[in-house]
Amino acid sequence: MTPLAGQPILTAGEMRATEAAAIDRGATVDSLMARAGHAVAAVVLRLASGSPVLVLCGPGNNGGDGYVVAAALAAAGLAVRVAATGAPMSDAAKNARAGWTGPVETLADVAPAPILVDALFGTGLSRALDSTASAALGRCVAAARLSIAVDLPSGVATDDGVLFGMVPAFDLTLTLGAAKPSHLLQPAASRCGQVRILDIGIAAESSVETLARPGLPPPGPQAHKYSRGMVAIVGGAMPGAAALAAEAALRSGAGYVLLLAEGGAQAPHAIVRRPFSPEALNDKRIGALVIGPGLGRDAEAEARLDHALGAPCPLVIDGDALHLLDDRRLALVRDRDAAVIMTPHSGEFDALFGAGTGSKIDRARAAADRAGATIVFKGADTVIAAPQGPVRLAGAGNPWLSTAGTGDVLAGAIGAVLAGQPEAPFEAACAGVWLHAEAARRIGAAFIADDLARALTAARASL
Ligand SMILES: NC(=O)C1=CN([C@@H]2O[C@H](COP(=O)(O)OP(=O)(O)OC[C@H]3O[C@@H](n4cnc5c(N)ncnc54)[C@H](OP(=O)(O)O)[C@@H]3O)[C@@H](O)[C@H]2O)[C@@H](O)CC1
Ligand SMILES: Nc1ncnc2c1ncn2[C@@H]1O[C@H](COP(=O)(O)OP(=O)(O)O)[C@@H](O)[C@H]1O
Ligand SMILES: [K+]
Repeated sequence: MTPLAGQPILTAGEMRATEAAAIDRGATVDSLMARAGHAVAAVVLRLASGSPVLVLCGPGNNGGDGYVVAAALAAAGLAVRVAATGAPMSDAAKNARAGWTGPVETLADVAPAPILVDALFGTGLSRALDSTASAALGRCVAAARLSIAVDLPSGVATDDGVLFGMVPAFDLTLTLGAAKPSHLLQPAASRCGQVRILDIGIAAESSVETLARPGLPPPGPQAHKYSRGMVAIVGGAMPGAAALAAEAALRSGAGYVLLLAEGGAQAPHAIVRRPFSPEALNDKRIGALVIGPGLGRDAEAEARLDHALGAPCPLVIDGDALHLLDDRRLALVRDRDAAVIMTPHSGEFDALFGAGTGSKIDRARAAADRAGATIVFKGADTVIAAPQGPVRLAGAGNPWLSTAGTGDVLAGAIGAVLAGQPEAPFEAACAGVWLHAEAARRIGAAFIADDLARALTAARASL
């Protein structure tokens, strides 16, 4: 069983192609199904602690996996019952069905069991479950002590996080061969519970991966404040937001943070404060410039953004600055020599790039290509995309992050990492997102953005 971090993510189509490649190398659908079913059964056997199991089987190969699981658990001595939507349709599923010698109950009035295994539908689901299957699944999951989905919870689309209908929340999802987008994209991810990947002997590869713990080394013995990275934060109408970003940058490992803002909230004394001036942006020691948190949207904000776009250093564009990015400024972003990272939430993303089509992954990729910038598409799920490049998905984070100012903290954290490695903006964005999520995980519940900025010290120190 492999946890999600740092693993490839494959769509349903990519899984089919990977399965076909394995078959070209001598595997069969039956052998893959046997391996998948036995891997699932081994986990269920361990977790069931002898309790009776109910396996729900659908018409396709996900159902086929279910029959293999049921037969393997019965052979191991567990009390197992099977209920199915009907007869299996594929050859492999028919063969697997033949290996189950017990009765097959109908779904409509099936009695629940303490352990529920959902093998109704997986990557082949194309529409909502019918009302009988949906009701039976909901009832059995609600009554179970432990509910386990095989590959995906039945009722979620594989590629875009969409729910086709009502889908109950499972305790555990055992995904076969590789993670799928819906294990990380909302709302589907919220139905998966814990997700673990089971090896079924296929070689899964993708440029889309789950976010991994970054490799950010501590400062070397020769480090000084400028070598660790100098971050300048351009403030504006709401000084508190820029101060949050500044504190976050300092606590994420920046050696020097310069807050270019007038008056307002007090930040830690380690932050150097100066009123904004265009000349300040020409300081060659600045490793990254952050603009947007608390910038405002007035004429002065526009002028500061234009100065920032013209500055020679890497840039993080967030909040208000994203709202000010018209076509002319987007062209400036594209033409810059130094890197740009943009951190829109969904409202900012839609306003900038339009509603678009496809999954959050597709949309983030298209935006990165269009802007020629790394895009951090934030929300309850976060997608990080590089232009013509890789994509990383952050798993479900701490929902207490849904409070004002936490995005300002993220911009500062990303700025700190970017200042230390200006040649690797995509990796810097990923590391900033990881630090932010780790800080939130560490503080737990009912925090405010100021607490989150402070918690970045412990998150950074943990690396
Ligand atoms: N890839 C791999 O490497 C391996 C994959 N394996 C397993 O195979 C799974 C994928 O199997 P799959 O392609 O047969 O699809 P699956 O999800 O079982 O269901 C599709 C069936 O249901 C039907 N159908 C669709 N929607 C429906 C609805 N709402 N209500 C009713 N029917 C509906 C649809 O037919 P349709 O009606 O759309 O023509 C089709 O008959 C995968 O998740 C994994 O568990 C492993 O065994 C081995 C290695
Ligand atoms: N439900 C949630 N679960 C996990 N993370 C969340 C959730 N809601 C928001 N976040 C995270 O919190 C931050 C909010 O940023 P943003 O919307 O820009 O807030 P603000 O503009 O107030 O600073 C983002 O990093 C986002 O990914
Ligand atoms: K399933």
